Amino acid sequence: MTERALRLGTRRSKLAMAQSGQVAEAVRQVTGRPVELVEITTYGDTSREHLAQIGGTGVFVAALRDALLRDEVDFAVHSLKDLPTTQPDELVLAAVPRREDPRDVLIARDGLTFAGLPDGARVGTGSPRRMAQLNAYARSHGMTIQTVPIRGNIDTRIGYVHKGELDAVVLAAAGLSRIGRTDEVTDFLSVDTVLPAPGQGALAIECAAHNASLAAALAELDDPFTRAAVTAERSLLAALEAGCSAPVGALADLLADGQIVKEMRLRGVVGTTDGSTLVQLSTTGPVPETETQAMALGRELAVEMLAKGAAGLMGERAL
Ligand SMILES: NCc1[nH]cc(CCC(=O)O)c1CC(=O)O
Repeated sequence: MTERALRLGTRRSKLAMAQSGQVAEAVRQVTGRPVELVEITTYGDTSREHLAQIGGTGVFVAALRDALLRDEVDFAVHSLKDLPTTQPDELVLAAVPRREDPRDVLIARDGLTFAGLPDGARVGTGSPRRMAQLNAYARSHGMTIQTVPIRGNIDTRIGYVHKGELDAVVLAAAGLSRIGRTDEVTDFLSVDTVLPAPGQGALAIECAAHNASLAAALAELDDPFTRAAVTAERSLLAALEAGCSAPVGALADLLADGQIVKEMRLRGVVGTTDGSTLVQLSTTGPVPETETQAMALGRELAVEMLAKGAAGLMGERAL
């Protein structure tokens, strides 16, 4: 008996096609069913307005979710860091596969590292989180850099450096790796310098909540540690009442003693985009075994960060 192909809704960008293609292959293997890619054009792909003005990267997610809700596709793959922290009741995060390198990287002219950038270097990034942390590092190391807001897909961003319009751009390692362009990287930024976005480097596989058999099949691709980590990171973001374009970084990892995993550590940062103030804190707790426990870790850190004035650093919001 041949079952009908599973329809995977995807954006048409090179990154989306790469990550959907990789997940499609994994889904074929665990379900034994064919998977076909269904291209969805989103408002964010066609609009020339700045992403921040049209509501951040959530616009990319919204169109894929609409296609799921209308049953035009069976499942979708998102970059987890682009997902809003609120989950619609009709949809489930069926799987969060094992996360790739969560770090941000620098792509600079002449093979330059971040610490090696000359004074006045023009560094492209539209991310308030990256701006805040890069500017904070520069200030504390006696450097002066100029952050320049940019947008566009990964190739466009790298192009600013190749064409000599910018000295460097900052991107996520995971995206470059998925489209096979890691060779462009001139500096992998330590997470001690730039804490990544909550969920960075992880994918989210989403399907309709009523499709329980598909959700169960997709769940085979879930990595419990990645899920616990990104759940804690996103719970921190939600408890700070911040969105995906807020100057908030978060990263959860496991602390091990030799081979034995002891605890989960969650680090968080929030700052002003000029880097003059950063609130940076970390907490540790038992490795979460449930979603509730992972969320509690994130909320706990948020409470501490708010007590240190985090809310006042997040701009845009009414206080
Ligand atoms: N904001 C855009 C975006 N959303 C997801 C990725 C790729 C990295 C990931 O999946 O975390 C990127 C590009 C980037 O930040 O360089």
